[in-house]
Amino acid sequence: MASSSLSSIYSPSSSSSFKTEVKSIHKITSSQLGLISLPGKSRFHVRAVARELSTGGNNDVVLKKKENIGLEKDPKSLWKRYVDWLYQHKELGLYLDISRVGFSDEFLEEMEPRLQKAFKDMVELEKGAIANPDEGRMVGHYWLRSPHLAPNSFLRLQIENTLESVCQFANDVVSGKIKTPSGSLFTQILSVGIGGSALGPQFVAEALAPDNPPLKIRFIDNTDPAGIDHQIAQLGPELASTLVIVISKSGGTPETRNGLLEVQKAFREAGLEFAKQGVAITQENSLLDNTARIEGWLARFPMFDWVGGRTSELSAVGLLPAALQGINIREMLTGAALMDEANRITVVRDNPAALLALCWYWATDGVGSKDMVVLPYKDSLLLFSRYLQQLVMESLGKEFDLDGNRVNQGISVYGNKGSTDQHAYIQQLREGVHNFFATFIEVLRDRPPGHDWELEPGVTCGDYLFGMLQGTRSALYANDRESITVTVQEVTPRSVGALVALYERAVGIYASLVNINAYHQPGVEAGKKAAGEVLALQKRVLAVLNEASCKEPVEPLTLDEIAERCHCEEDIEMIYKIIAHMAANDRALIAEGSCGSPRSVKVYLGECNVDELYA
Ligand SMILES: O=P(O)(O)OC[C@H]1O[C@H](O)[C@H](O)[C@@H](O)[C@@H]1O
Repeated sequence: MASSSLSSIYSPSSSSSFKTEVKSIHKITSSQLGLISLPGKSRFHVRAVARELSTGGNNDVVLKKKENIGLEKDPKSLWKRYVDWLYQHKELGLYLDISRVGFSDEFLEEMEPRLQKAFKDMVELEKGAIANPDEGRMVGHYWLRSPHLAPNSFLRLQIENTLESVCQFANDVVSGKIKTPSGSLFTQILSVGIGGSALGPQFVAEALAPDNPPLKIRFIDNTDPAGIDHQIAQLGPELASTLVIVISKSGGTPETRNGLLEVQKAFREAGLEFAKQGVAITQENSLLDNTARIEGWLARFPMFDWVGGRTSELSAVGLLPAALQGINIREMLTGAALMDEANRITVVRDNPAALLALCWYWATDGVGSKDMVVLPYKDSLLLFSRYLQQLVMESLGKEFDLDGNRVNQGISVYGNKGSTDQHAYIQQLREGVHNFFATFIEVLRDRPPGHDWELEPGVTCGDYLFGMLQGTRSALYANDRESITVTVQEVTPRSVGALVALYERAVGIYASLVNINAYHQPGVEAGKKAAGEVLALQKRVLAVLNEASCKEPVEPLTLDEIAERCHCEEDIEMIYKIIAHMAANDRALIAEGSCGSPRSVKVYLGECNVDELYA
């Protein structure tokens, strides 16, 4: 089967040596493979053939696509394609237009059984199968908006009770039943969390918070001291009326822990009692949960084992901050539940998530060969692409498939908003390297009713935005750049909930199509582990410097001497970087030389700690 599709592209004589050539390359890595060109073969062909060899022919559909390249340009046929494929969800007021993606009927036919398999996988997942085999976990974010689907009544009650307590707590804070220690209303939220414990709440705050929310929200989502100082400085005296929500599923993420420690220090310095203003959202019995319980924080809400960080927006993680900003969270849940229902339909053209996944597969050749550029034409949806970046890339960016083959899957996501980006990088999208497909997010309602006016005869400000979107879509297509358009009537809690659910499911379906586990993130651990090793090395460097700096007279050390005394000569570059970082922060003195010429550097500490020598 594999060779028949190949032979239609390559002559039989050249095909076998080409295959061998590609196969030997593929042994290096797939990502390197994408960068290598073979004489007379495009990069796509190299990748596709290699993929076919490594997937036993599963990529035939992709190869066939390339046989009849070229997008439909005839206006009448294009209009027919538009009408034939336009998906509409009436109740949600949501449309999906995939007419500007050039998939063929043959492709659809070949994908059908794979999509049916993906639907079955989703059914199993919703029933509570271990959908994350590596971590032995169920994946249940769909139950959050339809608790009756939870596989047992214990989980159902957990979801319902948590939702109830989130609503209750938010009402009590907003109404003033729960007050600050000084008896005033809470006016600010400081959310401390990172990754899935920040991106959803940030997206939703930007999209839906009213102009004058009952509580305004700020975020600490990094371990950047200057960033943290900035947030705290911006709060100023309002720190006294700030509700600090610390969000971490694991309860042990270093950046979040550091943010918490920094905020607690600010509270101490302001003479405030943190526990009375602190709220934790985390898994039961995590480090954060235990800290919050022992210190008697104002409230704790659970994160469930079976909800991943990047799909946690509709758990307490996203719902509590949203409710405190006056956003109707039940409407968000309704939007997501309606979208989930639509995505359970097993007729592909009636299932919006399947249509998206199908288009992603087509556009990226099922191997991530093109990037997803997300362009919402609405300022309030600015953070959607950032939110999707984690959802898509952390879910799909995997080295191995479920059978253990090295596949290096993924789809890169980026984008900010239109028409702003038109004045930044659309030039390259239209005319430059063809390595992307676009997703336009269109919002039909420009302004609340009664506020519009014509800034020139017959034309409003919103008409310009509309024109920019349509113009860009057409201009890209005219140059063979494919695009998807998702249209919503308005940015409301319901449509935002629906968008979240749409993309969550599209990612799940796509993961099934390419046979990967979308629900773990083993690659993230490598960076975390390496960061831990750097900090451990820094402690050794400090101990060595301390000993030399306690001598009389002080003994400045070269980098080689430090490395030797740390017994890690192979880490000298990292030691140099540690010294340069400490010197820039006034924690080490350079006696001779400068950081610009590492070999000349001699270092000692400004203060020696004799106690530490004997510790
Ligand atoms: O919520 P937390 O446990 O603090 O995790 C925050 C983030 O950390 C990690 O690095 C994971 O890759 C993300 O998926 C997660 O959202």
